[in-house]
Amino acid sequence: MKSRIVIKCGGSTMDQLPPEFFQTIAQIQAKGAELIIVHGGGPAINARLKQLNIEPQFADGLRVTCAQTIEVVEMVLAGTINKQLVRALLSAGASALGISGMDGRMLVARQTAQPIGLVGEIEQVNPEPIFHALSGGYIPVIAPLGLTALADQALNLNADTAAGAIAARIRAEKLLMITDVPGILQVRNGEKQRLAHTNPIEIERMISTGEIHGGMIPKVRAACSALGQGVKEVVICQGTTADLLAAAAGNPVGTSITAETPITGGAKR
Ligand SMILES: Nc1ncnc2c1ncn2[C@@H]1O[C@H](COP(=O)(O)OP(=O)(O)O)[C@@H](O)[C@H]1O
Ligand SMILES: CC(=O)N[C@@H](CCC(=O)OP(=O)(O)O)C(=O)O
Repeated sequence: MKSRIVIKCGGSTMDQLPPEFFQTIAQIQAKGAELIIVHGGGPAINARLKQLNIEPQFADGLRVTCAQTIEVVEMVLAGTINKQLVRALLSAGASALGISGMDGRMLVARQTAQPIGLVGEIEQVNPEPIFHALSGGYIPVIAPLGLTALADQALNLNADTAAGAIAARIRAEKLLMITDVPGILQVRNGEKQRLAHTNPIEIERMISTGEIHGGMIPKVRAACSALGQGVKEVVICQGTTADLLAAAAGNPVGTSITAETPITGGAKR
């Protein structure tokens, strides 16, 4: 069976991903892996909102999304960022097809109970649009937007959560989260060091002590949820060629999160 990998590209990395990143993705696709990209775009949404004199607002890491904001979110995620990634992939020689979670009713969501407007919690992932793209030889490039089941209202979704839910639903063996740090960092002997391997129990402890905070929280929560639903490994790393190739080959890179605790200090594979 082909290896199936979901790659989440964080909004924090969007302007920094070099052509080699996309060329490496094209190489991995050419070797026969099934790749699915889910992208964020938080910083680009903030910049566009500021141009419109709207101050971005967040509650627990989620964007407070009013009717005017969802229009900007849709425009930036499904438009600007999605097409920027598709163009970069095509230029690198990969076959890519840009869609949003609304297309084909892929991501069905309900409005979150928190009073933060048009933000969704995923209720159901319909994988058919993804499978159609994969069987046509395309990398689906997915913007994190959902639709409500009854009213077809567009909802803003956190991209980490969307990537985790998709990885679980399509039984991806691996979820790769590309971000702007080399992995989960922990202060040891006064220095920030990358954790080579961790697990959901240790992650909960690090959230409670504040060692994991901000944008890393939705990432690790999505990782733990995906592991609980059958994804074997989640890797948090940067988008260098070396990182990407190592992760695709199953070699240690960034922070590897698996459900079980390693017996020794190294990553268990
Ligand atoms: N323990 C930690 N290790 C690494 N990064 C952390 C940690 N806790 C919080 N962070 C923050 O999480 C950020 C990554 O999340 P975020 O900015 O949302 O990225 P993305 O746009 O890639 O999803 C890092 O830049 C860092 O500031
Ligand atoms: C509900 C919610 O907060 N949605 C996010 C969607 C983009 C995202 O998650 O982008 P990153 O990868 O940069 O974090 C937002 O509006 O910013």
